[in-house]
Amino acid sequence: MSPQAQAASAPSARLLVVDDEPDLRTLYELTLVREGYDVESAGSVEEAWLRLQEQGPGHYQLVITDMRLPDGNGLDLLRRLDNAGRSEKAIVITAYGSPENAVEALKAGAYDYLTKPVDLRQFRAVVASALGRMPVPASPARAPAAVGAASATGPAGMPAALHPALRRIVGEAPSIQQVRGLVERVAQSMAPVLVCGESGTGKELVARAVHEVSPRGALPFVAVNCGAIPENLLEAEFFGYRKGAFTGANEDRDGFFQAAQGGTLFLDEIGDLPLPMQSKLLRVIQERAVRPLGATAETPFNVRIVSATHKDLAAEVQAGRFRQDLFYRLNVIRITVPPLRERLGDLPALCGSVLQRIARDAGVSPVPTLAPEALQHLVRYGFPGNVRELENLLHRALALADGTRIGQADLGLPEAVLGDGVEPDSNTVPAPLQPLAGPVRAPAPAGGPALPTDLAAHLDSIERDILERALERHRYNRTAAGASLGLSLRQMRYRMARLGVGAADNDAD
Ligand SMILES: Nc1ncnc2c1ncn2[C@@H]1O[C@H](COP(=O)(O)OP(=O)(O)OP(=O)(O)O)[C@@H](O)[C@H]1O
Repeated sequence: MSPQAQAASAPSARLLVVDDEPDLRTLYELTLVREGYDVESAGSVEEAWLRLQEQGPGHYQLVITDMRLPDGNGLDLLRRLDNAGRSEKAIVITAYGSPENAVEALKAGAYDYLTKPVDLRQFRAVVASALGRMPVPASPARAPAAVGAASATGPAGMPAALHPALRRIVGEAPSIQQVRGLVERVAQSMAPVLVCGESGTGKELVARAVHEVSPRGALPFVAVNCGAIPENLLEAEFFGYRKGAFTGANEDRDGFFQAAQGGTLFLDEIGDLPLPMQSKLLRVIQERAVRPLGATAETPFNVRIVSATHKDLAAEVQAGRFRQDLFYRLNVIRITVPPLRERLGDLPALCGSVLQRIARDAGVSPVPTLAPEALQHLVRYGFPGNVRELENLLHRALALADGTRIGQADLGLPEAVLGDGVEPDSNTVPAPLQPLAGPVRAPAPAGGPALPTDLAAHLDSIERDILERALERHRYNRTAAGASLGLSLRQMRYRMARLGVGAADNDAD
């Protein structure tokens, strides 16, 4: 249904247009009145503020303001609304070629921005989206003031009632508290979020938290790994297609945008998107409508974009591999997830939470524990693969452990890959441990065969090979194969499940 048709069936919304150019004001008013909205207008910050005060909260559902006004700018109006605790949404119209202003507007709590000269189709779509005239979650609240990386100092401690999605981001390092604080603050706005950080640091966990904490939480969260889709399929996957659009298109299919309708689209590894697709994505995001391959009409969507990358996108822009305008669109609010080696103080809590999850998934009880010397050992490791590597390591250690206590030897971390320890720093040293001498460092280059770049994956592949050979030798009898390796059936089952090793179910369990 077009926003116009929807507007006709929904109660009329009241809008305030703020612009000092009479011609533009008339153009906006006419466009909006034709869509079925009640429109009032003002020519300055003071005049607009006067009207907003006179009419009181709730009278206008949306304020559309030009950035540059004779007595101030659109952001002044946004700040006044915010300071007064008013819930009107705002759309800011900025001059062409001033992405910084647009970013500022979104950080100040604007629902969205439009660039001059305003494309009226886009104008109508953004207004409809702000007013919930397309499938939308329960009315998103206004973002609090000063949302944004620049002002993101994070709360001093965890709020008393922490959302479950935030509780899943384990850790008390100041940098992690800051991440949680930022997630909580940006969740309420529509502004795009870019999550940056090394591989395995928890970027997707953070993206999911942004979604779950937001008013869209009950609607779809669609995660897309941009680097994993073949280039020739990107358009069909993102925008969908109609039956007959190309050979093999036997039925209509929705793309990611349609699938995420009303919710959040998580674009993981956005830096891997080829340039031609970047242009198409930018256009679709700006117009808030997609045209599936083979379709004649565009479908409006209401989707929040959260993207993630392990790359330095600004450097990618400099190198000409990433479009600057798309970068500005996506990088409105940046959340940086620190590498694990910079928050080793969180290791005990992370290990505890990971072990609990592993035990729950595998139906193991009681929850395995980590011996203090094993923890001390972990502190000396650099974790190039971050929290994901820690998970893999604990998975394997549990499989190797005799019983549910994980000792140092079960970790399978040879001295060669360990540093001497960590610097005595309260952020990096786990509380129960004594600081060790010297900084964490990469292993010294040694002679002999090349060291694996991902130790956990390397050891997993060795273990998988051993299990498969033992199973083959014992005609896929898990009890016998396990016994030949000194493992109980339970341990054998656990390892096979973890490594995805299959076996015919022919042994007497
Ligand atoms: N702070 C944390 N608390 C608990 N679990 C975490 C934390 N950070 C990461 N994890 C876990 O580590 C694993 C990797 O996290 P995630 O997939 O979010 O990382 P990523 O940065 O998106 O990785 P990649 O860059 O490879 O896509 C997940 O299982 C996640 O639940």
